[in-house]
Amino acid sequence: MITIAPSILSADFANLGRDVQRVREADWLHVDVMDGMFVSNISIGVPVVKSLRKFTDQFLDVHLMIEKPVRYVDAFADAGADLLTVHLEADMPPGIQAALAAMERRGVRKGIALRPITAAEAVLPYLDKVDLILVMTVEPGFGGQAFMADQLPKIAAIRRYIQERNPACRLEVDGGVDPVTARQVVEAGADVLVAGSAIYGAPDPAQAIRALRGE
Ligand SMILES: O=C(CO)[C@@H](O)[C@H](O)COP(=O)(O)O
Repeated sequence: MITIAPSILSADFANLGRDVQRVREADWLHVDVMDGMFVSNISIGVPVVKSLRKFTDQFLDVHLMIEKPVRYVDAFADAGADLLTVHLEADMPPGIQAALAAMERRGVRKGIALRPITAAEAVLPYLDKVDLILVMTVEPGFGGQAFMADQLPKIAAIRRYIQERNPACRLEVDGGVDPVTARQVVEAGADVLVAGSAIYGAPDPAQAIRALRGE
């Protein structure tokens, strides 16, 4: 079962409600939070997640591209996030463990993300504790970048680890996902696909979601 998570980073923020409605047939909504430090872009934060929670029943998949994310777990849990994903590069291991423990306490699903430079093995200390692993197939920070095919072996390696150690864990891929690259990442083992430009740049976002599912 492939889950599609439209990235609202590619939506029109002046018409966010309308753009969320346009992707209502997607299972999840992917929310990119950027602090201008962990990545060079600044996007949206807690108040937007809170407004989205009132507006939609879609699963809110919140990708934290922020330094020391443990500081914000409670705020995003209060805002209504269903899943919080933190980058392994965003803090030292005790800080990442603390963020995961805070999510556990708050009953929020737990994700870890890897920049393209980070090796597959980096997930191993966390694999039994998380609900999702996110492999970035672009440098985090901006939508509309080209898919990095050199990440495919990493996706396949992480899929093998998941099968061996935590088969319920989801494997999400984000960056440059379109109907062609979607097939490649699903073949490598991904089961959650994030897409911004391929959905919001399409004349019919609902049709674009179906195309990503391979329908
Ligand atoms: O997290 C990010 C970028 O940092 C992504 O979620 C992008 O927003 C995906 O956009 P496309 O590559 O699909 O245009």
